[in-house]
Amino acid sequence: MLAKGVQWNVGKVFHDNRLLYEFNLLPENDHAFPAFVNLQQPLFEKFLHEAIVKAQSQGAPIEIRGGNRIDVVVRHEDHVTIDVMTPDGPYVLEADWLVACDGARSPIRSMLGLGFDGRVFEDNFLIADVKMKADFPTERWFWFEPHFKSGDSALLHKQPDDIWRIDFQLGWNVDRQKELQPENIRARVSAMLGPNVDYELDWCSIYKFQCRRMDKFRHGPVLFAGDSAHQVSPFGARGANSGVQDADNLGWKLALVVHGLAPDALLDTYDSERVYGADENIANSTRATDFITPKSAISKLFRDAVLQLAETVPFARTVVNSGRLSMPCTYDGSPLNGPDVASFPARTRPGSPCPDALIGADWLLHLLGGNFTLLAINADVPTTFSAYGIPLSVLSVSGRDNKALVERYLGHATRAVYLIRPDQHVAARFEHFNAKAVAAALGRALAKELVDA
Ligand SMILES: O=C(O)CCc1cccc(O)c1
Repeated sequence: MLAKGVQWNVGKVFHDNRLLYEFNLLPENDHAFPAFVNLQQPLFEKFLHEAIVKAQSQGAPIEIRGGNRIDVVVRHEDHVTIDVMTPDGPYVLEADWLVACDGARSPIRSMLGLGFDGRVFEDNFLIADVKMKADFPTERWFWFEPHFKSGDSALLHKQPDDIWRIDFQLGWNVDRQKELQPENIRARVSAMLGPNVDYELDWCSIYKFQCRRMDKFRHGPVLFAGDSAHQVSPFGARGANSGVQDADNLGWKLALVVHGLAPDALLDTYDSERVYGADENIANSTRATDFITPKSAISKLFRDAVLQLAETVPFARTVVNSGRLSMPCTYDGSPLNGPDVASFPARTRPGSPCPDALIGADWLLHLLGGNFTLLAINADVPTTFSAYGIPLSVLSVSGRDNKALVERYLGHATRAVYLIRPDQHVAARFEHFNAKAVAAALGRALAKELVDA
């Protein structure tokens, strides 16, 4: 995926024909992964499919059934029944769990009569994917009120296979049919790219968007993930990213519950943690959209004043909002979070996604893997440890001469012990290893306390 995707770090923000400022998404070293990988959804799905086929060949009990449509869902207390229609006729399936990843118009959500509430944005955006061998740098360029007059705002960024994605803000009440005429699209694109750039139109569409979410993502044995549970604007790339973050959160929890290693209550924390993540995404997405598409004369006055100031006054640049790029959220306040050491770096407090660091010739996130892990930095820990029937992976590393690791995980401390969840979020951290305290934190991260409370 990394090889196929287009990586970019630098973003430029323009007003009219003036560069207001540029930013770098990855100002710090010691990360295995780039800040941003641009990949079209069909390519992402292709890689997912390949991963599933590989897992199948290794014995994973996964079956992909194409051409199957769910027509009826009946939710029972501890299972679901679904009526499935196929080209060969219907059949009924009974399942302990159903994860609904059926998109923003989720038929499963509708069949269960569940709401999906939030704000509707009336601006229309035109996507024009163009194929060109252009000399533009691989950067994200965003224009407010562009001088080439192809829209109220415009966004340009590169995707794989020499495809460039352009989003033009068209405004309210547009004539969709007229706007989608190739000659009208070409007029906008050519005005933007200039007269000497050769390109082909690859794919075009007009979209409006909403920022909304379901009230709850868990409804008994039915769990909603991705766009079926929440929807945001494209700005900030929070849509697909948050769907992957949902899967990351749900996968390990569901596995532990299915295997009888954690109580059902652990799945309630899928709901609380991912609703928290969705609210952060919706807040960011709504703020960006309000800045890009001011809804009143006073908002526009404010927006334009900020843009004007941003050219010369650095503080105003922090207010300019063309989309804050997606980051995994910190689950502050999660009931799964265990003890903390206040003097350790805030960035790795319980609930945080682990930042990467180079460990010898390898990377920390790679070494952490997908199990509960005890990460010991300059600290004594046993080589094996298990509790509640779960063997922890133990990773003992030295902080000596490792500036990034020390900065991110120790701060001014000389040693630390972290309990890391399978989704690589911090569950708890300690000044030194104590078997009872670690076992208690693991119990908490498994939602055992929620049952006993
Ligand atoms: O750079 C961004 O803010 C995201 C750009 C994006 C992502 C997905 C679709 C789309 O039209 C634009």
